[in-house]
Amino acid sequence: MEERNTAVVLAAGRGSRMNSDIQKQYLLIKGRPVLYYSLAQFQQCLFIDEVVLVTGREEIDYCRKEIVQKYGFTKVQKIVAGGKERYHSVYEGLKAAGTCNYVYIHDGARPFLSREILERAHDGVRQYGACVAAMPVKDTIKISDAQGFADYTPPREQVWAVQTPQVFEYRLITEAYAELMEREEPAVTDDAMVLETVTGQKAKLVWGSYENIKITTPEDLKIAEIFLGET
Ligand SMILES: Nc1ccn([C@@H]2O[C@H](COP(=O)(O)OP(=O)(O)OP(=O)(O)O)[C@@H](O)[C@H]2O)c(=O)n1
Ligand SMILES: C[C@](O)(CO)[C@H](O)COP(=O)(O)O
Repeated sequence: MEERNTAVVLAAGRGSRMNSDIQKQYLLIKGRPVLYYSLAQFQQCLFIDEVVLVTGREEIDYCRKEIVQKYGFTKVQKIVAGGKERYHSVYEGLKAAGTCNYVYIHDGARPFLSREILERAHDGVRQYGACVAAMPVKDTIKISDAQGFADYTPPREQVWAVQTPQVFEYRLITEAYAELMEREEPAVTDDAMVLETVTGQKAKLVWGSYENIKITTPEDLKIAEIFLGET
């Protein structure tokens, strides 16, 4: 049977840290919405068959007309409503995706996804069943105590900043999410953590890119303009 790869692109967040009237995934950089850039990468990627876009219920029509139809993203076959927290939105996306071999969960707020990252993630998931894009941290990281004092310093060579895409065998991650949803207010901040928490399985870290930033606060938009100015 032919391998099937589906992307779940998350765009249902409110963007509270951006302090903008317009949700950050719809803000324009170089004339196009933040969300456009990662959808364009998935559209161009030869091994991605389908994209599920997860957005706010009120933005579904806008996304269909002003993003999917306007830019010809024919691989976006489903647009579904997300939930309160990121993990709720992921679960909605996974259910809508339906059975496939591998699922690429990606933050729509990360416009600098590249072909190279997708290829490394594709190789990674085929080899290990679960992998996440990540980069070694450049700063020394401190873990604080409850009073805000530096408590200890993890060895830097073991500390990575995790990005998306986070890529998994579809059944593995969907079953882990289904179990997670049974729990009360799970404190998970990424998809690999869902797997770690529920099954104990580790995701392989594959090389992302230092440009693959998440647009989170206003200065990230300025950085994004600079990156796009270079291309
Ligand atoms: N309930 C949510 C929360 C987040 N996301 C998506 O998950 C990605 C990463 O989340 P984050 O950067 O935290 O986005 P927001 O939740 O929008 O931002 P903030 O935390 O500042 O409110 C974004 O693409 C966001 O749209 C989502 O689909 N559903
Ligand atoms: C998934 C993620 O982008 C990996 O860095 C990150 O954990 C999302 O966190 P957020 O608080 O939802 O932005």
